[in-house]
Amino acid sequence: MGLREPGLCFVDVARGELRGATNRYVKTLADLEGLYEDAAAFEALRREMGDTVVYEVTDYKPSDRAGDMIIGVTRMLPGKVGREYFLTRGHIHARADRPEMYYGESGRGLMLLESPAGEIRTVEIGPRTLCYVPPFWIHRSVNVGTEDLVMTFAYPADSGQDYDIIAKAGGMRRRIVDDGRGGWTAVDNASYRVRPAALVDAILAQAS
Ligand SMILES: O=P(O)(O)OC[C@H]1O[C@H](O)[C@H](O)[C@@H](O)[C@@H]1O
Ligand SMILES: [Fe+2]
Repeated sequence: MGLREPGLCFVDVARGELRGATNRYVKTLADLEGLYEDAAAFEALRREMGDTVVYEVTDYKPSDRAGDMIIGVTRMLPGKVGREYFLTRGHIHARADRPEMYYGESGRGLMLLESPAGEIRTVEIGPRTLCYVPPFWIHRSVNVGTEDLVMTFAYPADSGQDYDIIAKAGGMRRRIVDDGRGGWTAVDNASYRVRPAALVDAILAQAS
């Protein structure tokens, strides 16, 4: 492979986007059907703002080759479906041994992480917080604030995203909800099904 040219992008924190990005990906509220616990609250909100872009990713992707890197910005609207804070769909990397980093630019959020065996971690992200998502952890961002959550991220270019792992388990093991005092708390997801041990082992055995 020949040498690449250096890249230069600008993180527009106020607009929550990467200027100079090569890709843009948006999700409307309607795209997130089935992710929230309160289906009736989701339906009501969908009638009101189903077409609203609730999160947007702009990124700079020089290639998708091993050893290369994708850098970008995520912007998430604040809000709740019932008591549950707005979230991203969430995924594990298709090459599960790939890590990621998130850097808080503005707003108040958290990274919700789940190991294949169902252990949960939450990492609060505010301005200047750098969050390391280790290999093999399912991850989803949650906006627990009242303003847009803007984060810069970077991850290996050949990581890929696997969304099925969450769908097949009935969601992530915990949900991030309003604690009634303006903060958040994590509660059990009643629909969650623990992964079979053989599947957990197969995921953790991945290395490439
Ligand atoms: O892919 P989702 O779970 O919808 O999350 C949206 C985005 O979140 C982060 O910013 C990741 O770095 C992106 O690669 C991802 O696409
Ligand atoms: Fe990721």
